[in-house]
Amino acid sequence: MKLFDTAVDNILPNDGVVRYFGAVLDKPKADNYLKQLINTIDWQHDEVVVFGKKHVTKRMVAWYGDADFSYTYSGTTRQASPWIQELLELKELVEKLTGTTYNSCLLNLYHHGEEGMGWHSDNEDTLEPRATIASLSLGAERKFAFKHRHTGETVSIMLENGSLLAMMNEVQEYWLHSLPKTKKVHEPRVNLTFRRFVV
Ligand SMILES: O=C(O)CCC(=O)C(=O)O
Ligand SMILES: [Fe+2]
Repeated sequence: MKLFDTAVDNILPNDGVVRYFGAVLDKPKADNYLKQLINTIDWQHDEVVVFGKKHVTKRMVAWYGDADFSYTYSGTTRQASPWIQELLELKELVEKLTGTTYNSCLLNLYHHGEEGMGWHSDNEDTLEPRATIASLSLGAERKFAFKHRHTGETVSIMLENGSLLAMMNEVQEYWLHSLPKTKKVHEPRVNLTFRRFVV
């Protein structure tokens, strides 16, 4: 398994591009956004279906976007909330760095290391195919992993506080990704994924 911890143009060997920018916010700024977002976002528990059974996650989520998108996954329909100032600032920064514009953002709050996200890809029909997904991380440093659908090859990266990662081109078709759980992390992490919805 390859493990990266510095800025790299593409951490994947083939079948898509994942660019790690490293920290794009300094620690005081990242810590401040983390605190603001934990307090002001309208966090909800997520629902996921595993082997046909509905589960409520401990991890919390929120959706923000340009218009009142409704978005269905795992049998639940959610409505996007209108942008707030902090999210608009972060969206502008991420748009500048990735050279793409985004019309929505999914936020995840992991209270500690024992909350994570299982293997999946972000390839719902409601997303523009092959559009860049930009992932900004605030708070606790966590490992993020990719696994190739056909070869099983894995690649991991540590996502530091204030860091940006962009998933581009055909990544979602060939690779799954996950945020593995760990007993070693006791601090919260907020992740923002800026996305392009089909409108
Ligand atoms: O928390 C993360 O870094 C990943 C989140 C993710 O994969 C998703 O929201 O689809
Ligand atoms: Fe994802």
